[in-house]
Amino acid sequence: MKLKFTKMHGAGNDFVVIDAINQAIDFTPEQWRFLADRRFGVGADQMLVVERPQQDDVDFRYRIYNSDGGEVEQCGNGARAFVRFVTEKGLTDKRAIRVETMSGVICPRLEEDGGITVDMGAPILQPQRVPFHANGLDGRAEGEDTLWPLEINGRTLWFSAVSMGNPHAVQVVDDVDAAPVAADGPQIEHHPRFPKRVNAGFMQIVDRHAIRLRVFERGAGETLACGTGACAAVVAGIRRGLLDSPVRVDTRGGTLSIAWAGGASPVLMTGPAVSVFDGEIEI
Ligand SMILES: N[C@@H](CCC[C@H](N)C(=O)O)C(=O)O
Repeated sequence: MKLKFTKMHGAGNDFVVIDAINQAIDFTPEQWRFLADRRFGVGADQMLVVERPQQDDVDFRYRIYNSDGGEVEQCGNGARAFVRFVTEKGLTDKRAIRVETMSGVICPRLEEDGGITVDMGAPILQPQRVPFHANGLDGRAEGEDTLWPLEINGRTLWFSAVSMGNPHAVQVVDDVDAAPVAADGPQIEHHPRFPKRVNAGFMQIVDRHAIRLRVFERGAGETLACGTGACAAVVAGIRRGLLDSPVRVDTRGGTLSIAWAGGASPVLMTGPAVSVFDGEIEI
């Protein structure tokens, strides 16, 4: 078939976005990997699929595939791209949209100034729900705070386990430019304590309202930005007493703003979403 798509990015985290309302798709993991391939396909960190909702009280269903072909629960930068896409393609004229994802309903909003804010829902902090095998670590139980040790490449790293619908392991580093993201990222991603693998965040604290962040993403490798990674890092920093909301998050591809009032309040993420080009590919 000839697939119509739009190439987009949010702070350099890039996507192939597909309207599956007006074209029927049913791809294998191999086909997703082909689309993501930067040499033989279109090239993207994730593929985003816009579908009709399955529930009554929502406007769309939004599905996410990593470049390794696996479907995942959530994508923050993708949520903003999703809003830009459904607006630009005339699929809705609402400014506040309710969207069904694999990990629940999220509520993005197109602001008057053209920016996009996403209510990403409340973070999940119980290790078992991240999901993370915490049993036996220091004798701490579910719900206890907050730092966990992990043996990586012969060193003990201390990290926060946070789920934004998808799993994150966040550590604080002195200098994000010097952090061993390429060496440690795959080891953290595949550590046996994470039964569904994990996104590995490396956060440098700049001041109480600013961090620098790199994320080695599950199923995609290091990306220029990770929206849920930014949410998870800010939640971890606030929980550890290092940050106060709102927090500016500088990534290698751009800047996000993250606000969180703590506890069960939702995490609010604001940032860019850009359409690059429309295309068609035989698949
Ligand atoms: N880039 C995304 C996250 C995409 C999914 C992630 N790699 C996972 O497997 O959970 C974002 O902006 O949040």
